[in-house]
Amino acid sequence: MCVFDLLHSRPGLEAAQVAREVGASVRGTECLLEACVSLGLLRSKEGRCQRPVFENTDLSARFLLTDAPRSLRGHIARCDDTAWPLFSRLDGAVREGAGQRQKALGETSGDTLQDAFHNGQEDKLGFMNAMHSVAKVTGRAVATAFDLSRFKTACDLGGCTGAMAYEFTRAHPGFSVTVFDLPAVIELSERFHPLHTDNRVSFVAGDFFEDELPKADLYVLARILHDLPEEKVHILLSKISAACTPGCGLLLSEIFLAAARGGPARGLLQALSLGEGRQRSAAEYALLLESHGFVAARGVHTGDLLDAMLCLKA
Ligand SMILES: C[S@@+](CC[C@H](N)C(=O)[O-])C[C@H]1O[C@@H](n2cnc3c(N)ncnc32)[C@H](O)[C@@H]1O
Repeated sequence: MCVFDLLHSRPGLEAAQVAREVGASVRGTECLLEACVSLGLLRSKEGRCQRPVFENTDLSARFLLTDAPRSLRGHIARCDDTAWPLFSRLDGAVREGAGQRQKALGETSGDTLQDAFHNGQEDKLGFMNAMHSVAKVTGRAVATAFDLSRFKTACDLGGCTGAMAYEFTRAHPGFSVTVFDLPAVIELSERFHPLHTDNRVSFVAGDFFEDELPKADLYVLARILHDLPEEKVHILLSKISAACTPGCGLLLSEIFLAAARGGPARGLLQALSLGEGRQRSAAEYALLLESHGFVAARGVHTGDLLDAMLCLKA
């Protein structure tokens, strides 16, 4: 409804004015604005006629405006379309121990991406927008989690719109990144490139299960493994391991669960959607990587939405 955009351009509106501008009922708008105040997304104070007036807080200004550099609107819109219907079938997911995509969303493959890509351009862009917004928010924390000065070239496998790749080149001068993703994604990725593109970021279309991986000193795998069934995790890691010469790096970025699976909530809630993959702790990821010939795995909780782990090919 773009309430935050409206209050950004015209701070200090009353509920009735907001309702008029967004074409909604006064009663409903009042309830919405009050709920947003309770969540810390809006501030209210007494206006001229002793009626409350509303304005954005720093939190909503940073993450909820359409054009904010770190806007999470793409992610939120996707959650609205997919996570919300999935969680409305939580009892089914828990009873069956299986994902509910088909029942909740009418999807057939059980694969988030495949289904998004069968549903036409709007759904493809919705998926990419969601990936893009989170990568823009968290990319810098991932890119700066380690000293990467020993590497000159990176390949971001499943790098989608390139949002993370641009954060890597911004953070590391002299570093170039190839974004490798499926042809249908690479085809649309141009729409997401920053205004001033960086020729150190390039895009290659391919399938990381089928095609040869671009050569690089460092492979990046962000938000890929948690979504894959166990056998595909091993196929992909074997492939990356075979492409690496000794000393090459693999930088993994996921939510790392605490050792006793006591958090963080966003990782455990992601697990509760019971997709094909699974959520792991940093120790579990380190073991997985070691089983494919990677050593010296070091995990870092970045304090942002995604954590990071760097390891080297033995
Ligand atoms: C969950 S998204 C993560 C995007 C990005 N790494 C990030 O963290 O923002 C998964 C990405 O992997 C890509 N992908 C899935 N299967 C792939 C395959 N077989 N080959 C190449 N890319 C693939 C998808 O197109 C999508 O962009």
